Amino acid sequence: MGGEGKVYTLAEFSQHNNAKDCRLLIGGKVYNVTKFLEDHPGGDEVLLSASGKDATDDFEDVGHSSSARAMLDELYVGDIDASTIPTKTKYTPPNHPHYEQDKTSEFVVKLLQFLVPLLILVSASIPNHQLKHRDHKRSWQDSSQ
Ligand code: HEM
Repeated sequence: MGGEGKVYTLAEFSQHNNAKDCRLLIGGKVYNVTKFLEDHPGGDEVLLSASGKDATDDFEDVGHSSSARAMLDELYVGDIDASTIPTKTKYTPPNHPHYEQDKTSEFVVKLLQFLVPLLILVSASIPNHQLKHRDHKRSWQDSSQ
């Protein structure tokens, strides 16, 4: 393979993400898998979808054998310029305004869930109570006559 030892920027590396030119980034190293695509026991699709980004986790998750790891040496074409990789790009937290909004509506729903039954209960029991009271009074007056 030509071009050994080349230092790729992340932007440059991520352009090699198709069947005609497919390179993988595993453990900070760039591998040209274009010719390996059809020979890969796991299929070409997984390699294509793992290209253009950091494929270290994808590669490790499969639990590749040591002979698979040995193949990496032959496919090695260079390294990635670490300064072009933003740290923790994969897990950007959801943006805050959204988060606050969700929390507020959640709170309102909880408040309503608490208040609505309470209001129903109160509005239902007060007139009843007054009625009973009135009935009681009336019946007391009736019997005393
Ligand atoms: C240059 C990088 C890679 C090489 C040299 C490679 C090589 C191999 C080899 C030799 C096998 C046969 C089993 C073994 O020996 O472990 C294999 C299987 C497999 N690989 Fe890769 N692989 C690479 C990257 C990847 C990536 C990035 C993925 C996932 C996105 C992947 C997914 C798989 C899967 C799913 C299998 C299992 C296939 C099966 O058992 O049916 N491989 N790979």
